[in-house]
Amino acid sequence: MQRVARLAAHFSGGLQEPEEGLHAQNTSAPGDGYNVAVLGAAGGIGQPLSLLLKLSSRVRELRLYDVANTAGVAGDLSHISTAAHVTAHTGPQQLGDALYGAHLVVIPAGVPRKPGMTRDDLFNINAGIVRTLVEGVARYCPGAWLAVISNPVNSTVPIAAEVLKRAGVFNPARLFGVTSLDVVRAETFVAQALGVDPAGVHVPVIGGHAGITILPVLSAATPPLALPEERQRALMARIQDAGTEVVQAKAGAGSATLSMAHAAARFAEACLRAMSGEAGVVECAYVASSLTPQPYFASQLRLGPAGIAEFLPLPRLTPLERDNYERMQEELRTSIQKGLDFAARQ
Ligand SMILES: NC(=O)c1ccc[n+]([C@@H]2O[C@H](COP(=O)([O-])OP(=O)(O)OC[C@H]3O[C@@H](n4cnc5c(N)ncnc54)[C@H](O)[C@@H]3O)[C@@H](O)[C@H]2O)c1
Ligand SMILES: O=C(O)C[C@H](O)C(=O)O
Repeated sequence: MQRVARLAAHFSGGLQEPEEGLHAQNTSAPGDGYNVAVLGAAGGIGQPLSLLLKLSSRVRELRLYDVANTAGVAGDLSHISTAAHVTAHTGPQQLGDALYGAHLVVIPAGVPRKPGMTRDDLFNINAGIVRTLVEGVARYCPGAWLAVISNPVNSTVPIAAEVLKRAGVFNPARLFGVTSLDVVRAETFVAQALGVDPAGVHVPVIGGHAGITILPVLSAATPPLALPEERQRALMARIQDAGTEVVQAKAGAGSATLSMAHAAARFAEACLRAMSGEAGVVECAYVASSLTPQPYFASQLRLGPAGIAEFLPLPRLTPLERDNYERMQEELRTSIQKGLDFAARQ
């Protein structure tokens, strides 16, 4: 609580530039692990994600934040015999404690889809949740890497960027929309088509994280995949609709949680590996980008100690992929603009 007391005046001071000391507090790279905060930690994704992070040797402190039920999740996880120290933070008064000194913040807070809904149908609730939480990030850990899971990712990431810009702490190299689940699904389904172990399969997925904005570049898969065009179309559609497949199977009980927790933990681990100086860390994520006409775009990124170190060039697209790329543009543009308009109204 001391940390919050120290920061209370700052927190109540509105959208001010963070104090110099706060700005500097989370830029060091410790040798004994990193502080990771999960916002929405008691939810369907938050719980298994927190479990996987508790198992990571790279995590020093695991801060679990939610609006309810955080103590139980933290108490449960804290009995696991790994080094990561777990703390619970419940409600806005304790957000500062969860975030202060965090190196990586992962946000799965927000409502999930029910059958018949699009991800964009979640905008009205989740946009405000993400905005408020990112305001906390701007205040308490402005140098942290930030990974946004909450849907609609195509809009929530631009919202997060605008909040950080307004606070004067936006670092485009450290803001990510998590699209790893699309990559995980593509690897799984391509491995099934090839009849091989998914562990050796790599598929870049570019664009965004909704419907046709999810573009798995099957022509760049390794090992190479030679399928007739009709089967390629079907595989692309399966990957693009995989979230809906889970929503329908759960029949009102939510959307993907376990596979998402795995995908987010994989992405978080990649961030921590890059932070610690490991070379050759490449992941796909939805980020501020100048690779295409859209200001936000998911593509392959090489991560380094300071965040995005390099945008890998977009893979060469086949006519089928190029057609999907052209068709996604309007939806992506609209979703991004919706996020920007929301942020501008605040
Ligand atoms: N990016 C992706 O690939 C991907 C994949 C799956 C789900 N999602 C999205 O992740 C989000 C969460 O899904 P879920 O299944 O975990 O939902 P859930 O309802 O099970 O959990 C959400 C959690 O967020 C918490 N929460 C709500 N408002 C909050 C706030 N203001 N501050 C902190 N916590 C808050 C809730 O208390 C709950 O514990 C949804 O928006 C879903 O669409 C994204
Ligand atoms: O489909 C959803 O609503 C959740 C998530 O975006 C997913 O791809 O599983």
